[in-house]
Amino acid sequence: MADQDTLHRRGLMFILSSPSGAGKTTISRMLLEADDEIRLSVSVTTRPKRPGEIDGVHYHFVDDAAFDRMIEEDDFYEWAPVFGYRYGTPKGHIRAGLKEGQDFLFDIDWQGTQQLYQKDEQDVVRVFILPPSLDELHRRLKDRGTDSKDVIDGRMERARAEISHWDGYDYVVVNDDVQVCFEKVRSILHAERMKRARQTGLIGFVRELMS
Ligand SMILES: Nc1ncnc2c1ncn2[C@@H]1O[C@H](COP(=O)(O)OP(=O)(O)OP(=O)(O)O)[C@@H](O)[C@H]1O
Ligand SMILES: Nc1nc2c(ncn2[C@@H]2O[C@H](COP(=O)(O)O)[C@@H](O)[C@H]2O)c(=O)[nH]1
Repeated sequence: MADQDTLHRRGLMFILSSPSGAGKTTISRMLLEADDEIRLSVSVTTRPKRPGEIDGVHYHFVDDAAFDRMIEEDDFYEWAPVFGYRYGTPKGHIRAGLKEGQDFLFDIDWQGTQQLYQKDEQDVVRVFILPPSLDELHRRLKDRGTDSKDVIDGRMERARAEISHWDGYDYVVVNDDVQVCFEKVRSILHAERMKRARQTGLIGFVRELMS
């Protein structure tokens, strides 16, 4: 008889979005460390590398010409301009991976979220992270120490516009205490994995159970 813990299921596309600085990268890294079944979809970007970022791990850093080539060759699942640079999700092995039960984590903005949802509604889980306040958001961007004052001002100017997309998400979580926020996000992931439609091994299991 099949083991209930190992029933086959489809993978999911777990999206975390937020205004810049609210903490989605922090929560993503905690999730990747805690959970072996989810893999980061590494985006391609034309923005320069920040200190500590590694090419191929945090992003694939490319120039404008390489990004243009990828668009022409239809290599992106989605792409969008964000803060003056371009960011995109390479198609890679996502579709095949989902079929085999691999989950993917996306740290992308609302534009990319809409595109992925339009392409693959059934596999997408959309989570929006809110900061506890705009003052705290500003403090986090400053304390992160990775961006100039001009860049931080630009991101703060965009924050309200980003937040206005909160209602395009399935779940909204406030990131006040990082550990509490992480646990909430992790619970969402665990519950979504149990959705009947994702558990493709259920039909056979139940049939066997009742025979
Ligand atoms: N709950 C929290 N309390 C205090 N600081 C936090 C919390 N969550 C994240 N931070 C800090 O806030 C800063 C911004 O977090 P992070 O880089 O994860 O944001 P982000 O949403 O991914 O931003 P971006 O979109 O610019 O990449 C980091 O220095 C991080 O350590
Ligand atoms: N639509 C997409 N948005 C993306 C992608 N990768 C990252 N992002 C978003 O860009 C901003 C800025 O990120 P940063 O690392 O420069 O601070 C943030 O909102 C990310 O979520 C992508 O592939 N597609």
